[in-house]
Amino acid sequence: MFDIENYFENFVKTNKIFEERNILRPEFVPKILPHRDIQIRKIAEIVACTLKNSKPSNIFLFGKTGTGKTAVINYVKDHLNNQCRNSDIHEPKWVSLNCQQVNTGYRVLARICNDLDPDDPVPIAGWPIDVVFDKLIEKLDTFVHGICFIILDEIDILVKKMAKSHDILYNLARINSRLKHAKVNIIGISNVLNFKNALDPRVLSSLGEEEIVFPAYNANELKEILNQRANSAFQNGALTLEIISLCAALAAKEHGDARKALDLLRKAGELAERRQSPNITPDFVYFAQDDIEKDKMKEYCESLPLQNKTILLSIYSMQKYRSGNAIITGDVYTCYLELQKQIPGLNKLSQRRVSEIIRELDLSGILNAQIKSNGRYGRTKFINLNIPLENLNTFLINDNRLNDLFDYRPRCIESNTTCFKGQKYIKLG
Ligand SMILES: Nc1ncnc2c1ncn2[C@@H]1O[C@H](COP(=O)(O)OP(=O)(O)OP(=O)(O)O)[C@@H](O)[C@H]1O
Repeated sequence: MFDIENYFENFVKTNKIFEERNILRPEFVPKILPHRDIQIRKIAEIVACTLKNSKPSNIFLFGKTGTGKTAVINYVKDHLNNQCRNSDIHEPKWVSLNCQQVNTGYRVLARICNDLDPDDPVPIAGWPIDVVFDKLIEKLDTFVHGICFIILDEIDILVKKMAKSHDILYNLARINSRLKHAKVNIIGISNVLNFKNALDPRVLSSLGEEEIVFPAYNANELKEILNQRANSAFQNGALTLEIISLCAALAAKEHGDARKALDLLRKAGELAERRQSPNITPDFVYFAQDDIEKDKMKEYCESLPLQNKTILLSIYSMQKYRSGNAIITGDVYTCYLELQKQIPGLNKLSQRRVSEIIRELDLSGILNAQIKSNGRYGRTKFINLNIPLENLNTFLINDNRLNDLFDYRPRCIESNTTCFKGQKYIKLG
């Protein structure tokens, strides 16, 4: 039996890993941000005119995830606010929202209104858009004395989702001409480097007055970032430089993501702590990497639309009951049609759309769809899940709509229209 008392007692006695683990969490804002001098300087130069009560240019920040965009903005914000306080100037108002969560133009406007004046909320739907706009103008002039910075994180999602968002963004960027006292500055943030190409030129010219790119960090830069945080996060002797280099190298291999590097280091520390190890060894880093991958896949699967989940489940069922044999797009579609009929309210997709979704799933890394030539039978896409079946089961099981289908044995497995018998290809009739 697990001796819980002994475990806790030992944990207190032997815990020599963390000094302050929160320093490794994403919400922690470090006092210095190595390798982001150029970006900090550019943004500081643009927003400095706030101190003379003038409106700065709107800014676009581009860079892949974990390249320090939010950290740099928060860093500049804290310093600008401090300077305003010291110089007796109205502190700017900052409204920050993530367009993944606040994902329509209407909601963006309503959210800004409600941040400015929570006591008189605008409903999250239902008003005509021009009424919400008028309300926003009224709130800005009432509650903002000076500049209001509006940060739209993941702005690309807003634009991609709704063509109408272009108009709302355009009007938001031009709102200053209708304001009496307040001035609005927009900071758009995007992880998609070529997002500008998708923007209406009118919106681009008013929102993208200044553009700043955040390049990915390389392994040496990540090492320095980790080192700076690790010094105060860990106890003496808990880790060596070798561990920091390993975390930096693994994160740099992906796309130079500082968040990933920090997560890896923190998770490796937590695993070492749970095992009551005196220090972090490379094995803990590799275990942490597996854990992070698993969490990422879980989050991805849970956020998929029902159609995509059903297609994944089709691949799961085929792989489960056709052990060892290859699966091709046609198999998946046949199985998908069987499952789709059993999910109330789910409409039937065409084979072409299912193929597109398989391609999207392939890009996410959850499966591998490889095109192979079959001589005179043409080219076929072979599909393999990249994660163990039992993992996919736990990622999808929370969706009640699919609950009864995990043990479903597809009828097409037995049918003679099955595309493969063993590894031998039989052409579909
Ligand atoms: N130069 C740096 N020095 C220290 N820490 C950094 C640096 N750059 C990023 N970080 C840390 O990495 C984590 C991720 O950074 P941040 O949230 O700013 O990335 P981001 O580019 O905004 O990512 P996303 O687009 O996913 O929101 C945070 O914990 C942040 O403090």
